[in-house]
Amino acid sequence: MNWDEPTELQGGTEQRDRLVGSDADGEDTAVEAALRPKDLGEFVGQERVREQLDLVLRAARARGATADHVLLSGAPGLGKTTLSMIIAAEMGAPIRITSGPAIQHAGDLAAILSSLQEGEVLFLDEIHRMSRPAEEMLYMAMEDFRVDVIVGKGPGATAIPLELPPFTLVGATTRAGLLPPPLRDRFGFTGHMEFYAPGELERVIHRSAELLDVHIEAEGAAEIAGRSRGTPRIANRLLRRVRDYAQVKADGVITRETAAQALDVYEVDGRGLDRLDRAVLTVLLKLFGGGPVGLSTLAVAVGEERETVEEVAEPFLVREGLLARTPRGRIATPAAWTHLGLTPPHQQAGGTGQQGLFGA
Ligand SMILES: Nc1ncnc2c1ncn2[C@@H]1O[C@H](COP(=O)(O)OP(=O)(O)OP(=O)(O)O)[C@@H](O)[C@H]1O
Repeated sequence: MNWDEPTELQGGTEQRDRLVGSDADGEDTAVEAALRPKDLGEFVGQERVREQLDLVLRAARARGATADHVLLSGAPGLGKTTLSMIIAAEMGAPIRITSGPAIQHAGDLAAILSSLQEGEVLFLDEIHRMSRPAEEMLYMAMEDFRVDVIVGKGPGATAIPLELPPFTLVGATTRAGLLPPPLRDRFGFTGHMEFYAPGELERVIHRSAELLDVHIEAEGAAEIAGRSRGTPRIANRLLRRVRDYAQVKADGVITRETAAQALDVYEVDGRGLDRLDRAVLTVLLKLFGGGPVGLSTLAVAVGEERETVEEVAEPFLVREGLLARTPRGRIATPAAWTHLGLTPPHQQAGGTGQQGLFGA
């Protein structure tokens, strides 16, 4: 990808054609179905959510009841869709998948709800992006398994109550804080998905490699895991690119060297930063001495839109402790200098730089 060309933001926060973007691209969607764990036992990591969910589902099964509504929050690609499918499988129930943006009118939701079977799991991705009328209809549906369908308009409009079969709503959101409290309160269980530790990602990679029939050494998996930004979707995507490289340039076996060489070719560095991330840091360090610098200035210097820098590059740089957002602008942390192999100005002869900011 050429970062000099204007880029279009998709899905509001991520570019889908970025190798380290955490939203699903077309190829991911095709391959992900084959790589999804089918039950809680196969689901790697997220110990707390898994354990709590296991109890909720076992108890519901023992009572012969439909499971309580479940809210899953966390960044894209951490396994929310996968978990919703596992919930349906563990309950022996069918699953219907839709998303907040797809439900713009209350009528859209009424149509879905009224066609659910008893016990069915309704997965509502990006639940925070549903329209307000649909959201209000959902309150009653979740609590009383009933909706009021409005027929007609104006003074002659009448509400016809419609009974619904008991169902389990699994809502997924990247922004739990954006959910109105009345909606949040109607979930019986909320699971917060964390980023994965490198060891957990290694297990995801080994499992996927086996399913894709790829030979990978432990150190190769560790190399990919370290560059996967704590996200299984990215780990699986990098694995596929490294597999291509190993097939063409080596004997098909993924070793630490092959993985590192391949990911260098794809410009994903040892810590998972890609070209855009590094461009932001390089400009911040080399042109502005580590900051503080305003977002707009930084974006112009990188040759990118403000939103691209703010929503695509910054969240990961902040999470990695390489960049900080301050009221005075963006500043690089000492770790950023080290990562790019540069010397902070206060360590250079006669430099001043960030001494006051980081006290080092
Ligand atoms: N815990 C896990 N163990 C193994 N594989 C996982 C795990 N979590 C996610 N994956 C894999 O990562 C990919 C993305 O997962 P999934 O689609 O469930 O993420 P998501 O959180 O729903 O993302 P989005 O919010 O973008 O829809 C899938 O291929 C899935 O197999």
